[in-house]
Amino acid sequence: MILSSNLGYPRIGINRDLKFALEKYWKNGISLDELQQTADRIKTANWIVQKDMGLDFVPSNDFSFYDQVLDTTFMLGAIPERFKQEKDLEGLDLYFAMARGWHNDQGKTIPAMEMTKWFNTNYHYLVPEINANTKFKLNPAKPIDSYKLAQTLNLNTRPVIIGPVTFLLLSKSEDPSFNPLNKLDEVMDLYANLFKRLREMEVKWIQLDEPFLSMDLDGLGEDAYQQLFNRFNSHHGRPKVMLTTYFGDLFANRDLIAASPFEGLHLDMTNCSQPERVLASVQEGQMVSLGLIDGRNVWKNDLTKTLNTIKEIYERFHFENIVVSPSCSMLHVPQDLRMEKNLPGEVYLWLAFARQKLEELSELKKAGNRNFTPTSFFQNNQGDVQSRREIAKIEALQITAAHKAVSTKRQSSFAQRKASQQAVLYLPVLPTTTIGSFPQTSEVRKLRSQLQKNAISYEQYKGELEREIEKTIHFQEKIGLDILVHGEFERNDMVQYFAEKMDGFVFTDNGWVQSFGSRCVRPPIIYGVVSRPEAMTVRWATFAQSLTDKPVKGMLTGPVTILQWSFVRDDQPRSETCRQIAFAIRAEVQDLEAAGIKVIQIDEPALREGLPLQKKDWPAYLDWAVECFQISSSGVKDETQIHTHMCYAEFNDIIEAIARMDADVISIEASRSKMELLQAFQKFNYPNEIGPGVYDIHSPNIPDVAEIHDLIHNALEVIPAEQLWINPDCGLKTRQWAEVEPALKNMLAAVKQARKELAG
Ligand SMILES: Nc1nc2c(c(=O)[nH]1)N[C@@H](CNc1ccc(C(=O)N[C@@H](CCC(=O)N[C@@H](CCC(=O)N[C@@H](CCC(=O)O)C(=O)O)C(=O)O)C(=O)O)cc1)CN2
Ligand code: MET
Ligand SMILES: [Zn+2]
Repeated sequence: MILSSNLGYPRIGINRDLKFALEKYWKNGISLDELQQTADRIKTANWIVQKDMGLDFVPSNDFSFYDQVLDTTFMLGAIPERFKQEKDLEGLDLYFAMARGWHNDQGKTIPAMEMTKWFNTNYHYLVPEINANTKFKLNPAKPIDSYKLAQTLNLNTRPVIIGPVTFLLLSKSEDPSFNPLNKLDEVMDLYANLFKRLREMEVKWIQLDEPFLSMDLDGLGEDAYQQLFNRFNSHHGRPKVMLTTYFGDLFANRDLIAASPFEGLHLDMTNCSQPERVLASVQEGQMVSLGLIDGRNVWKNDLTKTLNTIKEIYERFHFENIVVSPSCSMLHVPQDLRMEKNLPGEVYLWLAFARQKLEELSELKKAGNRNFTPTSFFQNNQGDVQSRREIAKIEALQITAAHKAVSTKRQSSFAQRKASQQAVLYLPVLPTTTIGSFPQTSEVRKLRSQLQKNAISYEQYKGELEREIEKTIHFQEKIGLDILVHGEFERNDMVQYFAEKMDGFVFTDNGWVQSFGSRCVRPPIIYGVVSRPEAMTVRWATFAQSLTDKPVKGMLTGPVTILQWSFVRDDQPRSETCRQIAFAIRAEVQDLEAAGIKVIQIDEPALREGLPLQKKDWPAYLDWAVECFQISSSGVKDETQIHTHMCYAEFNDIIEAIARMDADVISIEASRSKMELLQAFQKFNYPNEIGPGVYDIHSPNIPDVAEIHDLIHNALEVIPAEQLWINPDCGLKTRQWAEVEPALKNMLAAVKQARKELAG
């Protein structure tokens, strides 16, 4: 039999209902009840769609108010100590405090948990904090309540649970010598209890997410999985378990997986180099789930080809059942293509969002159970897939001349450039700057939405934004920043803005994908050859520069980040698409320089997240990623100072590649980890300049002078003063002016103090 399953559905609501409800709740605009009702409506709507598509396994517990890893932390009762001290914080408010930080009117603050990237996606999770003294306590309400809610729709769902090994491997300890895996036994006791509770409710299957099985594992990791398998060896007292892996290739861990006692195995067929050999590790009687529909991209599946693959596997391995599935949770794709009214007709035909992917699964199942005879749905599908191929072929003929041979190196060494730049910029010790964006207020967004609806003219829009820029420039001058920015008010998003100005991209009206908490992005779709018809940022930058004698930094998004945060064509190597973007950015950098901009920042926050999941694939990626940054940044004079910016990065293992990028200044996120990650730069003797963030912009908390001053001191312990810049962690777009103004003033007060101390 061919069955079908889903691993997780977008949970933000068809019109981003959850986002709006959350943000209102945080502002005390709606009650907890109303928030809960919105959540239940979203869950219910999702279940109804999935039920109607005839899925055999519909997920529950895939909804989250903020993040599924935080949910797991909460379920296990692993609340960090600092949140327990505030006795009144409980329930969902405690949960949100952990996610966003907390403060009261008396000025007491509790910093949020650290946030970082979920594997190689643009989704962020909150890093569990597990220490030797962490006490666990099972709080199974969420999976249980969600299962019960689905039952009211006559649906017996498959709860999604992050597995214990993955949970601990995602965790961090404040004591670097303590490995959270030491808590595995204790945590597995709670899981055993949870499984028992679910079994008592007659839950048949659970989906146990263990994506680390498709990553590189060291001895400890392998050992942990062995322990997991031993512990749950018997199927008594628990539901059946679909051991679920995704994002990476299972090949390296195939022997480990062959020892799994679980009743099912899900593998990501879109990341599987040798499916036959991996499938050979599936045991007699195990239910195999094939992740054939790409849960990370938006292209229509080639159903004819996929049906053939299923047939071959079925005949070759004699599996009793095969479950057809998306490769991973569909959290990472937009919900419903039918909401899109403005996509070019031919491109529309090439796309499938979450709902359309369910339809593909349903058709594959139908065809599979009709002795692998295609349904009528297959005909259109084949036409669409074919038309995409034809157009790509025609294009391929046109682009041979697209890449010019250029030098990817700056003209002189960093030391020489530094001298030339100082002669133009006259920077003090510990120069200060910001990362680019200032608050994207609802007024600014409203202007853009009015422009789109033709309710205001472009001239009006431009005039209003210029007023914002003036206000921002004057504010920065007044508080004494050294390198100013224009504030990025004209940008809906740092990737989408550029994509909209380049050829080769299309955009959605409603293709929202959750990035973290209530924040969403609409990743552009790269379908053709990328090029830049005209300058994209020069007018805003020169306008800002005309208002001040201080240098204004030109702000660009780098090629790797534009690639990484878009849906990318899957019919040519990513490196090729990235190179096309790099040439477009290079031209923009040169135009900015020609227009008199002396400092240019090329943001590459996604360079780290783009790293392949398995180390063997790193060197090849880093080679082309660094080369693309160099293509973008090397076409300028020595005097032009190039900055780059990265957030949420673990730099230890890529510091050599970061150095090869040869940016004059790099700013990084560092405050939540208290400058810990600067050690990588110190160890490597990183030669260029560094601005570690001294203020956590993801939290509404306002850092005080002493706190920032301490962080500057931590930084000075590892980085020489001549190399150190002072800036926030990241852009300020998600903050309000009422938060930004005092925070930046405090930052400058702390710098003033530090400069005095340095002067002795
Ligand atoms: N692509 C991307 N990935 C990223 C980041 C990033 O900046 N971009 N940063 C990190 C994650 N951080 C993020 C930080 C902020 C937001 C964010 O603020 N997103 C906004 C949407 C931004 C946007 O597209 N804005 C549009 C549309 C805004 C909108 O909702 N407009 C209203 C109307 C406006 C109104 O009346 O208020 C509508 O269309 O209904 C605009 O400004 O034009 C949100 O969720 O609210 C997202 C990610 C890592 N990954
Ligand atoms: C996610 S990195 C953001 C960089 C961008 N220049 C900003 O300030 O918003
Ligand atoms: Zn950033």
